[in-house]
Amino acid sequence: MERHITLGEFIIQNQKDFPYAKGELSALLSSIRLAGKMVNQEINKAGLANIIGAAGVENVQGEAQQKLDVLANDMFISTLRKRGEICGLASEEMEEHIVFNDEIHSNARYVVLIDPLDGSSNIDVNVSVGTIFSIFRRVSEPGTPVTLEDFLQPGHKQVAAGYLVYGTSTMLVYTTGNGVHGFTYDPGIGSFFLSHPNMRVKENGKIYSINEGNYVHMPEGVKKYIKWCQELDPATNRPLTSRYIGSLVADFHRNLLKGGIYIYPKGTKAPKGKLRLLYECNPMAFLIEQAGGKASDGHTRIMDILPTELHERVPFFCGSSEMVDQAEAFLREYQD
Ligand SMILES: O=P(O)(O)OC[C@H]1O[C@](O)(COP(=O)(O)O)[C@@H](O)[C@@H]1O
Ligand SMILES: [Mg+2]
Ligand SMILES: [Mg+2]
Repeated sequence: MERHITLGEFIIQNQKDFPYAKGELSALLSSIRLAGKMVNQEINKAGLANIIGAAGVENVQGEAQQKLDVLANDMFISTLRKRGEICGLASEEMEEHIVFNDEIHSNARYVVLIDPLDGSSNIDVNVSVGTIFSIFRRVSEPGTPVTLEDFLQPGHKQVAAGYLVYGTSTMLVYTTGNGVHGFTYDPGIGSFFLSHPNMRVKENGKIYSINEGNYVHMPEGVKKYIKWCQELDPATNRPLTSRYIGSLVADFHRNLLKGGIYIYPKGTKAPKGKLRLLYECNPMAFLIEQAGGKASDGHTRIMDILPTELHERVPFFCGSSEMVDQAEAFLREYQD
């Protein structure tokens, strides 16, 4: 029986897609795979290993950092620092970017942005969480220290992006601009195997995903779109089904597989929305577009937004293209 191809084999086989490839991006993806395995191992025994609960400090977002946020952040940084593929890293859990300026790193050509633990509010309650990553080629000269400009690039400049979802099974899903591919972790063998090649999202789906608890704070156009989703009209599959896990990675993954839309709008409580452009929205936008879907801030394509700050937030509309078009139409109608 033909066995599934491993992530490592797939990365090497697909290196040929990049005529200029020297293997650094492949090695970098392998480093992310390793760090993902290490975080996965900790998450699986979180309750036992006394790594649930708050770490007692706040991050740059003003959120109480969870112990696993800190642990995952440390594991990704130490793994990527041990290898020479990147010259800098930025993370949700750190105010400033890190410059890797020693000999093995200063000539590296890539920078990484990570959300080391996505869905932090779900860690303690055994609900799926994840890790999100975005990779750019530096704009500064190799051999010089990376600068903030190396991170503040528009999403369409990403060379790779992906996520790990630590759920009923652990998966790594990524793109390098040649489709979206999903790999399932086999803990018995300790390897990721190709289980979802060339993932495509439906043009139109039956699931809408939004925290309706924020309804009173939402723009009129979003309120009207939610009401539209809930109306009875079999001809347009309505009412749609509401699903909201509260972990972006898990809600995104479900919608990618089944079709649907995820929305985190701006609101009176969060004037620019909640999600961060650089290490949440950009990587998910790259993935959903590569899978045939769409991602915007309600008006502008996410990957065309020029970032100005490391931790800036944007409203996020992401998923099946016809559903995002529909939601955007409501925003235009109510001039939101
Ligand atoms: O609880 P809310 O306001 O609905 O927010 C949930 C959203 O916030 C997040 O938890 C933010 O990500 P972090 O957990 O990485 O901070 C998303 O994963 C999720 O979609
Ligand atoms: Mg997050
Ligand atoms: Mg996070």
